[in-house]
Amino acid sequence: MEKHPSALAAFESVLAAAKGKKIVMFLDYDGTLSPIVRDPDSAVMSEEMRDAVRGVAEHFPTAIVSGRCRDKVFNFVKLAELYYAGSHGMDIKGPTAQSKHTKAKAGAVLCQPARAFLPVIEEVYRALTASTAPIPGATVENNKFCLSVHFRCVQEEKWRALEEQVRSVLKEYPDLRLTKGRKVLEIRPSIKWDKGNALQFLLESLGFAGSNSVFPIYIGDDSTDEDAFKVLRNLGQGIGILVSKIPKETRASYSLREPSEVEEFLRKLVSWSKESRQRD
Ligand SMILES: O=P(O)(O)OC[C@H]1O[C@H](O[C@H]2O[C@H](CO)[C@@H](O)[C@H](O)[C@H]2O)[C@H](O)[C@@H](O)[C@@H]1O
Repeated sequence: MEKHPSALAAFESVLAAAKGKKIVMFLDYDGTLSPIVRDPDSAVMSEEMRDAVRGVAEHFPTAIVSGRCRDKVFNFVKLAELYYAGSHGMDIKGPTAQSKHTKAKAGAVLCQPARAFLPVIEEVYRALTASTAPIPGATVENNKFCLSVHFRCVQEEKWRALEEQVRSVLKEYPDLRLTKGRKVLEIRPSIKWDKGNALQFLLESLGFAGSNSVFPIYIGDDSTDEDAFKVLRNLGQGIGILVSKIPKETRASYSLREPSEVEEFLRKLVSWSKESRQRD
């Protein structure tokens, strides 16, 4: 991790870079706030992590940016004061509770750039569920504007057959594209919209378009989070933090090893913010 030092060990450098700027926090869900588990429906978040995220949201505007469908990730996180960007950022909603960080109407849906794809996603969900059924352990998750075909519980010898099956269904749908995550094949509309666009959209919604006084921090563990890390690099603002135990090619600047370190980082940020409020 030489090139991507620990965000905990380098905490003072992070603070120095953020000095005098408004922090905006972006958090991926699976593998970042909750540990990776075999059953996607059991990827719950601990009470301690919820408490840490709640603390962060009291101090900084905070968004969850996930590949999951928005309702599902909300049901895991259960914090009404956050922004939620589900379906890899293709479904963005503001806080449902009144929040001091937004002037928008509570709970307003802010952006759904792939609305036109809803019927086709439903159709492909049914087709993939049927065509992957003979492969033991394969499951298809409907994430509203995108789909996930999970193979964590599939025997390794069957992975190739599963991918071929998925690709053969997708041949009929040239407007959809396939990307790969952590033991998951992700199918989504071929529109130019990803977690990076969601990050930019949220910064604009919060009134930070073209501002030099904002410091976005994006924490994520998966390949789709790289789109957000790239946006931060291009903007030359804020930092990306990759959650990984092993060194990886990434556009993030820092790393954290696992969700427990994410929690520690969030708590340190809150303590620092409380102390600086007392000093001011
Ligand atoms: O953007 P994210 O919030 O990280 O979502 C990416 C995918 O996360 C989930 O799958 C991953 O986590 C599961 C639970 O730990 C694990 O079983 C699976 O193998 C991982 O790929 C989610 O279920 C997918 O729909 C998301 O696309």
